[in-house]
Amino acid sequence: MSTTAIAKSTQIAGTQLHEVKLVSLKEHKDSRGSFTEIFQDHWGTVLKPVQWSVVKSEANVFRGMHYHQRHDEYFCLIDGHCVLGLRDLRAGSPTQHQSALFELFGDDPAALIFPKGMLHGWFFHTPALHIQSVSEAYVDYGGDDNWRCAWDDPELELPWGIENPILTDAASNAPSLRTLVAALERKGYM
Ligand SMILES: Cc1cn([C@H]2C[C@H](O)[C@@H](COP(=O)(O)OP(=O)(O)O[C@H]3O[C@H](C)C(=O)[C@H](O)[C@H]3O)O2)c(=O)[nH]c1=O
Repeated sequence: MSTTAIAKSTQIAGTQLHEVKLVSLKEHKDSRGSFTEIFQDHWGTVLKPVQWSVVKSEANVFRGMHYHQRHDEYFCLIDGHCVLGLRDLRAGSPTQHQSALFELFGDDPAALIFPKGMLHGWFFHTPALHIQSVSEAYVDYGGDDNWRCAWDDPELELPWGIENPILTDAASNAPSLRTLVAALERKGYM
């Protein structure tokens, strides 16, 4: 009997970044459907959630690259197929200036939890639904702690394997990684 192997949500490039955790989730299926726990405080991750959001994306959409000095984040793909890139900018981190790329599938649910000071962005190969959480509310960080850089800057060292994604104007006009780092250094963040 042929069985279609489920694609695995996993890290596909880069290094194991300090304090970043990919938690594989257990989907409990029965004749009615399934039940999946998506977050537990006892996992011991950096996240103390303050806000949860549901995000729908069309195929070929790229969201990011974003950077926050003050809050940690959570990402869990519920439906679809995406790649998620991180780059550690944190002063003093053992993995500063290192990157990691993850490939996530809704059929193999997993939660990616990463600390403040981590550049992040995600690309959706298919129409997708994901859950996102942050440790500071958007109303508090959106105005002064929502930094950006260009998603395709080669100095990010993220082998996205994509071309011409759908971007917002802000994402299309985001500065280079070097320009962002210089701005963060001027703020004393790095
Ligand atoms: C983030 C956020 C957005 N919005 C509104 C603001 C816009 O009208 C719309 C889309 O927001 P935005 O273009 O910022 O969404 P993303 O490009 O996915 O970016 C967001 O998610 C990435 C990962 C980030 O790290 C950003 O900080 C965060 O802005 O939703 C809200 O009402 N509440 C929110 O918490």
